[in-house]
Amino acid sequence: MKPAFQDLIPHNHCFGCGPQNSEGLKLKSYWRDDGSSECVYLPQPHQCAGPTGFVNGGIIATLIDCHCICTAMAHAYALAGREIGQGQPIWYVTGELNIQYLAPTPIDEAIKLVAKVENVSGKKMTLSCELMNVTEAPSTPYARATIMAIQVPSNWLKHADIPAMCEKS
Ligand SMILES: CCCCCCCC/C=C\CCCCCCCC(=O)SCCNC(=O)CCNC(=O)[C@H](O)C(C)(C)COP(=O)(O)OP(=O)(O)OC[C@H]1O[C@@H](n2cnc3c(N)ncnc32)[C@H](O)[C@@H]1OP(=O)(O)O
Repeated sequence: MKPAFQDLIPHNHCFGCGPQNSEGLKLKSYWRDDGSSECVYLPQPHQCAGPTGFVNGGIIATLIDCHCICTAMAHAYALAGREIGQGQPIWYVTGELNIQYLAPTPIDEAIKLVAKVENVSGKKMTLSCELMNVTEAPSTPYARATIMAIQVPSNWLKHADIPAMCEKS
């Protein structure tokens, strides 16, 4: 299996997807044969909503956000004809995140996110994403989202770091 996008994207302390964030969710995303991308995640009991059996909506938003933004970066590297992380870094941020929460997401089983790049126009990339049962059983997804990813310059990070408080030895 090829490495996850997140294991190739450099300098990533993101709470949702950064391998360098010891307190983070460390989600991992991969291409699928049909050109979409997927991420399987096992929610943790403390990530619950009010009732203990369901996943908190903010956690769901973070999973969708990170899976889609990493997919945007992976897609942009592919468009540039480069392996992820090779050469001048390609960075995207979230400009817009629109989520429909369609059904409570169970906390005690693995879940799957599937994202697709819908459109690329200049610096803007639109993606769609569904959050569903890991078996992809033909049922209503738990959530559906659209994201606008916006490319920022590769020197953006120079202004974006403080000492890495989230890195624990
Ligand atoms: C904050 C840290 C992020 C670091 C990422 C880089 C390092 C990567 C490292 C490791 C991988 C990590 C992976 C992270 C994954 C998680 C992602 C997140 O959580 S990101 C955090 C949340 N998002 C923000 O904090 C953005 C805050 N917003 C901004 O900084 C600006 O508003 C920005 C850059 C989004 C746009 O700035 P402008 O408006 O000056 O840029 P203009 O060049 O004018 O716009 C480009 C196009 O985008 C449209 N646009 C701008 N903002 C939009 C928006 N909010 N919605 C829709 N379109 C928008 C504009 O209309 C323009 O469109 P036209 O080219 O004219 O067609």
